[in-house]
Amino acid sequence: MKILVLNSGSSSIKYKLFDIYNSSFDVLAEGMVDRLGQEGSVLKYDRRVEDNIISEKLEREIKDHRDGLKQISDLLIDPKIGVLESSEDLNAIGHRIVHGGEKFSGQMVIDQEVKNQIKSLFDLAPLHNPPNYTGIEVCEEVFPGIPQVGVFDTAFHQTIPEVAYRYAIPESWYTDHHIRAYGFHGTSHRYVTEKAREFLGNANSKKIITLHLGNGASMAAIKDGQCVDTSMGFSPLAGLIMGTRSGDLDPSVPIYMINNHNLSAGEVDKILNKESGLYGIGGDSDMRDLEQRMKKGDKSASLAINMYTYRIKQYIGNFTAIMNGLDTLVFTAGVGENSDFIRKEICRNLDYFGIELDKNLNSNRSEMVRKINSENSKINILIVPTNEELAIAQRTYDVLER
Ligand SMILES: Nc1ncnc2c1ncn2[C@@H]1O[C@H](COP(=O)(O)OP(=O)(O)O)[C@@H](O)[C@H]1O
Ligand SMILES: CC(=O)OP(=O)(O)O
Ligand SMILES: [Mg+2]
Repeated sequence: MKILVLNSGSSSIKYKLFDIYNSSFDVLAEGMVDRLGQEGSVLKYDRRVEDNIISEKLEREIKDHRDGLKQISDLLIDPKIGVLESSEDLNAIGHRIVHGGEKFSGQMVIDQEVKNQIKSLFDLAPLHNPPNYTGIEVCEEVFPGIPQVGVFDTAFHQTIPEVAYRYAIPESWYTDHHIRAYGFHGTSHRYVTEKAREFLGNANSKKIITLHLGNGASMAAIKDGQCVDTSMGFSPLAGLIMGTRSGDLDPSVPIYMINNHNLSAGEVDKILNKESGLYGIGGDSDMRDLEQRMKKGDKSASLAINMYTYRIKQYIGNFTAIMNGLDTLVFTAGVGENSDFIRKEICRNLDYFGIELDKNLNSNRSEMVRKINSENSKINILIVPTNEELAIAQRTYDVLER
């Protein structure tokens, strides 16, 4: 059985094509579009030919998510370098869907009702639901008749208790308008939790904090394998400071800017989602660029990074308190997996909590699940590479088998 997975993030499109045989998920092709919509956008395409991986980096102008998704789909069925014989040589497509509201979480076959719901939530996840929807439309054109499954980012957060997911606003806002915290990146938080618990054993991983630090970033508190709280809320704008998103903010700030500084609600929305966060403070949204500038003494890059790690420390304290303890910290996603510098800044001066990194282990590079805490550390500190695409393929397979 062949399943194509599409993961449209805010700054990238990632894709993987799996061949499933005897419950093993083999990758036939994978890649991503990086720096989407910017100059120098690149489409990466790795394909398996017998036992070899052939990598291509196709430098082309990729205007937007639609363009990127179309180019990926066309590449997969290309007569020369494609890995599919035709558009019928595919059993299903699994999509990462960020927001399903109160109506949909978990995973399900995408029908008109699911599509309508995704569309009705464009305003709540403006960087994600529109490209998720576009992905479905492009696949309907390129792979007509192939079943499509949506795997919602909110699923893993369904175990969060009411005391944590409700906001202190009039009850009717919740009952009539479904205003509550949903949480996102759930597929990733779940995947790295399972890997961490396999690695450490369940007895040593009863109280975990997962840190998904990518362009979008969120943390989750996980007790006995179940999510009990998370930093994102009603939308993926809440919580940590992100590439271009503000994260937590006094709720009067947008109202004040609208009432006093001649901005429309739409402009404020755009600024908080696309022009704030690391970019708003430091002028760059990409952590690699900011780190380079900070190391050269750049003040605004330093401030952006210091605010970013300060906010993460606040949430470590918050989640340790609500779980009444902590035994494991898990780093994942682009920044969490790759930046020893940011991990070091986050763990600095947390010895009160028993958090202590090992300098050498922290700077070793590897694709494996690994421990990076010192021998004296009371807390396990792990790097667990996330694999949202594999988790989505597994969920898609489950839906089809049912
Ligand atoms: N070696 C690295 N050092 C620091 N940051 C990195 C490194 N590699 C990737 N990143 C950062 O990871 C982020 C992208 O993470 P990713 O999880 O792919 O994001 P998303 O899925 O939200 O598009 C970018 O900010 C990028 O700068
Ligand atoms: C929900 C979210 O922020 O996703 P991403 O990190 O892919 O932008
Ligand atoms: Mg992502």
